[in-house]
Amino acid sequence: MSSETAFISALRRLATDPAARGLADDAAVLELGGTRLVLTHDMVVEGVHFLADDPPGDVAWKLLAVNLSDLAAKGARPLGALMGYSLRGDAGWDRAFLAGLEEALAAFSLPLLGGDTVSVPATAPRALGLTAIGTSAGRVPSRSGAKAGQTLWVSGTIGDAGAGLRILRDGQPGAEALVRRYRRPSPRLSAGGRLAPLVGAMMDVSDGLLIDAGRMADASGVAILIDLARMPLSSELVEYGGSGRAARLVAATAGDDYELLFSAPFAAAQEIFALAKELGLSLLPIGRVEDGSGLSLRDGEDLVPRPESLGWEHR
Ligand SMILES: Nc1ncnc2c1ncn2[C@@H]1O[C@H](COP(=O)(O)OP(=O)(O)O)[C@@H](O)[C@H]1O
Ligand SMILES: Cc1ncc(C[n+]2csc(CCOP(=O)(O)OP(=O)(O)O)c2C)c(N)n1
Ligand SMILES: [Mg+2]
Ligand SMILES: [Mg+2]
Ligand SMILES: [Mg+2]
Repeated sequence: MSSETAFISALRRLATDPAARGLADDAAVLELGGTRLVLTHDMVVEGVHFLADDPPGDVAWKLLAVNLSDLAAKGARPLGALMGYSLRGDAGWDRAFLAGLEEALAAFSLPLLGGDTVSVPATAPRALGLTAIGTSAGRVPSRSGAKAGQTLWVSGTIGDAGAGLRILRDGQPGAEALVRRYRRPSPRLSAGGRLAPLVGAMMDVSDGLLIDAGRMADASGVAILIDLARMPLSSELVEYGGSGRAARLVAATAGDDYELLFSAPFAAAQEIFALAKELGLSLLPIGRVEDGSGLSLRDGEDLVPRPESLGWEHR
């Protein structure tokens, strides 16, 4: 058993409580006497999620942001967090991390409630974990609520963080804005909270637009069609890598976007556009939900074969 998908499938047998949502959602949802707790846990690991020479404060930001992104996708309001930290005998790194953590906790108004601290060998990569706890007063959208006839939407722009990582890896010049999107993702908390009552399905895009849309299709028992030509790209990304089909496929499979992907009935479109305007965040239709199964792609009028890899999977 060497893949994330296979391991999570094997875990499903152990996670039969309805709060676990079949381990097929971004977060668990625990009903507690008329209110709902929304719970999620993500780790970030050196060399896997961040680069060894990324600033420690940015690693703290990322640890919080990737978890808050899962709460955002469920329309939940963050209540607090528990952190798992590994010491590696580098007091300077720890100090810088703490300063960044303080800044990030303040930026997200997130109380730190507890956690655990352990030492790891100096040769081990740093591995940090965070459990984010949120609450929702209303319905908590799942990945499984997409219905044939609905429109597929995405927030923000796609592919920026992936380009930021390539810029850092290659040591090539490129827009600082792309690097920033890799190091300091923005969880879409306000948008998620406002969209929750309007959507069919909602999730965040962490592994790649295409692989995550495929997961929405599978969870919902529908087919999803994405039009690459409608995928929103930032001007910085277009300047860096162009906007042709190859560049769009790279962006759609890179991951690290932490944008919201959601389906909604046609009747909600005006309200969603108005919300985008109010929040100053682009929310754009990129495809549709149909009867059937799986993900299919087009680029304007052309049908596009699915790329071999749709996104990131841990192995
Ligand atoms: N080690 C684990 N133990 C229990 N549940 C897990 C584990 N790893 C992943 N899951 C669950 O599997 C589902 C999918 O996880 P994941 O793909 O990481 O979601 P996300 O991308 O939203 O973080 C979630 O319900 C998550 O809680
Ligand atoms: C150094 C480095 N290499 C590769 C990547 C690309 N990458 C690693 S994990 C990942 C997917 C998101 O991480 P994951 O642990 O799967 O978060 P989740 O899907 O659980 O939210 C991506 C795109 C990266 N972010 N940093
Ligand atoms: Mg998620
Ligand atoms: Mg996860
Ligand atoms: Mg993932």
